[in-house]
Amino acid sequence: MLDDHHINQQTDADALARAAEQWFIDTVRAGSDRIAVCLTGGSTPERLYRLLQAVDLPWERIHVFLSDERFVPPDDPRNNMSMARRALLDHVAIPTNNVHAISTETSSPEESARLYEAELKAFYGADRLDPERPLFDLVLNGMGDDGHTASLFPGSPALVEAERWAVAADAGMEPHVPRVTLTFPVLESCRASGFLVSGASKAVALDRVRKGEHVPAARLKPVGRLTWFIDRAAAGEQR
Ligand SMILES: O=C1O[C@H](COP(=O)(O)O)[C@@H](O)[C@H](O)[C@H]1O
Repeated sequence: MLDDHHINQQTDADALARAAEQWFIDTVRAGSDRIAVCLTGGSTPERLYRLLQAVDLPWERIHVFLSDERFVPPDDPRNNMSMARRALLDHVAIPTNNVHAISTETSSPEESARLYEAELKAFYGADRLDPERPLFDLVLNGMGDDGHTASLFPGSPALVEAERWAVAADAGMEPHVPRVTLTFPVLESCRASGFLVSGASKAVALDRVRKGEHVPAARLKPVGRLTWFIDRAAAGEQR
């Protein structure tokens, strides 16, 4: 069940991106010496990323990770990090070493997941997540039309993964390419978590989340504050 106090409803996709921009700025500016941000892929966050190009943020202290990746070459337009670079990271003064891509130039998605898990653990400085010390300052989440988040699709064994931090996953919908995804315990280890959900195609899944039905996005229970940025179309108020 999604409580109303977790919802930030805006008129349309532009207003949603602006509301999320302010949340992103406030959360990052409240961070400490090292700020860990987990971005997401897909089409919805692109507007937010473009807005953030012009914002004065302490990029030298910000480390960027990704919730999931499509196992395609780094310059493929379907690659999530490639979108984040084009829309945001190529336009700001972030040190190269602060961008933590999920490599797709390995022998398999399983190998990429293992490498990314090791990178996350090295960054965190421990093999076990401590709820008192979240891994990320901020996690951005998307939701697909089928209710998936990151690459955690309905029916996937990855939904109940409790030990691994990153796993290989099959795609439940377009684009049908193998994926690498962070798991729920890792996505939940954050001070602030925000879903960006825009457009009428998301209305059925969002309604299911609001009713507390079993869709992957509804399972996310961050240790920090959760906000759902939605627009009227996603809320089913516009056709
Ligand atoms: O495939 C993916 O889809 C979801 C949702 O994306 P959207 O295009 O509907 O906004 C996204 O969160 C995920 O990162 C991506 O790999």
